[in-house]
Amino acid sequence: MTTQDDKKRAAAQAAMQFVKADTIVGVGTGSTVNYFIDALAEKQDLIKGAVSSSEASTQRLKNHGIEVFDLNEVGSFDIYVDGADEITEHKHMIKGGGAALTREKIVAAVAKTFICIIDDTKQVPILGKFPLPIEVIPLARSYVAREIVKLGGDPMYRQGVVTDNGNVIIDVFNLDILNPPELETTINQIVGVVCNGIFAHRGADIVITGTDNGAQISQ
Ligand SMILES: O=C[C@H](O)[C@H](O)[C@H](O)COP(=O)(O)O
Repeated sequence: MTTQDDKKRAAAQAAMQFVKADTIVGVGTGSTVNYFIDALAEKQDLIKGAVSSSEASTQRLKNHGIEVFDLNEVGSFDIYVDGADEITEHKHMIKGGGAALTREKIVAAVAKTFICIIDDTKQVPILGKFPLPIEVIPLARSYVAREIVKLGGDPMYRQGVVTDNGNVIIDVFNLDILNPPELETTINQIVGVVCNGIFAHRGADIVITGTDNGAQISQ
């Protein structure tokens, strides 16, 4: 039987075909990306190094001996490989289940190509079943939550979580996200919001899905 972990691993290993020699690779965060980091480690002599979207991924890359560059030290680079919590056929995503959304969105913005690696449970017709993570300045937590209620969502403070940037996470339940780019913009305009987990203005370019029949690539 193919497990969810087998599917994540298959998607991550398939992403290696897009890694070019002598380049810097953008690396996301999460359990699927961890398989990608492990695959990258086996070919680390091929690449210059990585830019990372979280302290957790940085640590895993360094443990493998892969050099991690500061994003400010590098120009643009070819690929950013990351997972998702949900993705539609339009390649719009919800991300941030692991609280890394802000740095992920920044690193993704710099990359030429966003390669999303998922198992097939992440495919959805409409975003919103997975609660939408929003990174918020701590002082603004209650205010942002009240503004989210006005938009029709049910906000819940993610207790005990502090992001790599020193902020907090609000998860928003019960949203049917019919127009992801519009809601992404609307939420970003609430004062105190650092970033929200809708990745629609910069969606994925290539999606690699682990399935019962191996990895399938859509571009
Ligand atoms: O903040 C976390 C990231 O957005 C992850 O890429 C996302 O949560 C998917 O993680 P996983 O591969 O563990 O399901």
